[in-house]
Amino acid sequence: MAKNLLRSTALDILIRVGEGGGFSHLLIDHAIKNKGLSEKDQSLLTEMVYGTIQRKLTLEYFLAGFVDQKKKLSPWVKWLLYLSLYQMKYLDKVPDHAIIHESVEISKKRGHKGIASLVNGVLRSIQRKGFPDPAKITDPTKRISIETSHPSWLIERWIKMYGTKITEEMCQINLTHKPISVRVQPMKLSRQEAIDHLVNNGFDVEPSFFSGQGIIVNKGNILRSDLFKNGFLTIQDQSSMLVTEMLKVEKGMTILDACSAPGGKTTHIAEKMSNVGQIHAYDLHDKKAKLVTKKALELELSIISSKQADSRTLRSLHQEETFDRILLDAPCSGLGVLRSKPDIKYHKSEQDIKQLSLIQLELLESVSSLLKKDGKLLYSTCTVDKNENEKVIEEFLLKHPEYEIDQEFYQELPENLKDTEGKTKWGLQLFPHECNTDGFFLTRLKKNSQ
Ligand SMILES: C[S@@+](CC[C@H](N)C(=O)[O-])C[C@H]1O[C@@H](n2cnc3c(N)ncnc32)[C@H](O)[C@@H]1O
Repeated sequence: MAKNLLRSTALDILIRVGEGGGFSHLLIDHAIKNKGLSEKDQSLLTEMVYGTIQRKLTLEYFLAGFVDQKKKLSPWVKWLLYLSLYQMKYLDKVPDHAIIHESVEISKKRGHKGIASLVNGVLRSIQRKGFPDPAKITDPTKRISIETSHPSWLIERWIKMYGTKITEEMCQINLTHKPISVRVQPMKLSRQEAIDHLVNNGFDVEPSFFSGQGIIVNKGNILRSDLFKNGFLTIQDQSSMLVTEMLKVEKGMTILDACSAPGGKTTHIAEKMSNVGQIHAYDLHDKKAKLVTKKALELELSIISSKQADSRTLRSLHQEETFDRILLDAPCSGLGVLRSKPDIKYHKSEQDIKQLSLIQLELLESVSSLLKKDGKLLYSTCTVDKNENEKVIEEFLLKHPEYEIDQEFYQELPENLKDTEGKTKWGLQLFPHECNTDGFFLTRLKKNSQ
């Protein structure tokens, strides 16, 4: 695809994400499927869109000194300038003069000569005078916010909860690419067989210490490997794999997966049970519950029954003390997955976190009576926030003396995670920078027999 068409496509996606609340990963997937892009163009489009969204606050800061603040720029002009500045500052694939030329051409087509001349003037003057340096900002919250493009309310909140060092490290890693990891289908081949096969086919891979089924892909497009195409591998972050590992399921058990879609962990549970036993999977949305069924069929895992339900009402569907294990992988603010879903950081608010923590507690309350005595309940979220994690558990335990933190959880963690900074008496907060994974919280509760 011609480069200016590719930039126009990137701009369309950015405008929809920025102004209409669309999701970048879905819009990129849609463009890739519909425009028949080459592999090179796919990666450039993804880089331009993700990079511009990831760095939006920094780009706004760069621009602020070069446009008259009283002038209101149309959203598309603003996004075009962000996109152009992102390429000039962070990508070295195209020289600045070519970026400026293409941006001017795009503005002529979308607007008129006046806008083209404004775009030209702003970009040339930044090129001449250089980019402002956010490292010079003296207020630490504002500096981290602008340097790493995270909203200042979030920086303040994280500094209060985890301190400046962790906050800064987390924000920095959120600007980088996360290595892809995959889970091997153990009923089809062993992890070593998969590694050997991939290495023989030119991939650079290594075993994950989070799960005996996990492989980290350092180099190579895994989507093109025959193992992936034939359903031997499932793409999944290592921290998600750890959640299922820590549920400690066994063959023949009866399991509840209360928030299951799209089914990454449900299918992992079924694999760990060698497809022997019963898994009742639920999701609030019917469409999503069907995704779990589809995934189970693809992986030939017959013990999964997936249905739509609000898991806050499961007591009307199941008798008390039915399940050996319960997984509550709760809906959350998603602040641990900002690398793959950068839009989240601009859309979420403290009010959302408050509401989500109430739902999380309601979900825990509702499923708690369904666990057998001596059973185990694993609570997890893909977020980094004490109110959705430690505080939810603390509050739940205050009201439920029949439950306690399962101390064996800590002993059973992989060696490398036993002394991490996020370990507390309420569970384990995995920060994304610690092991280059998603940020996740997980803890295991056990129900006492009396
Ligand atoms: C973090 S995602 C689960 C991811 C899933 N466990 C996996 O590994 O693929 C949370 C899910 O909870 C679902 N959900 C939200 N509220 C719910 C409720 N009240 N009852 C059941 N599911 C709910 C959402 O639709 C979403 O699919």
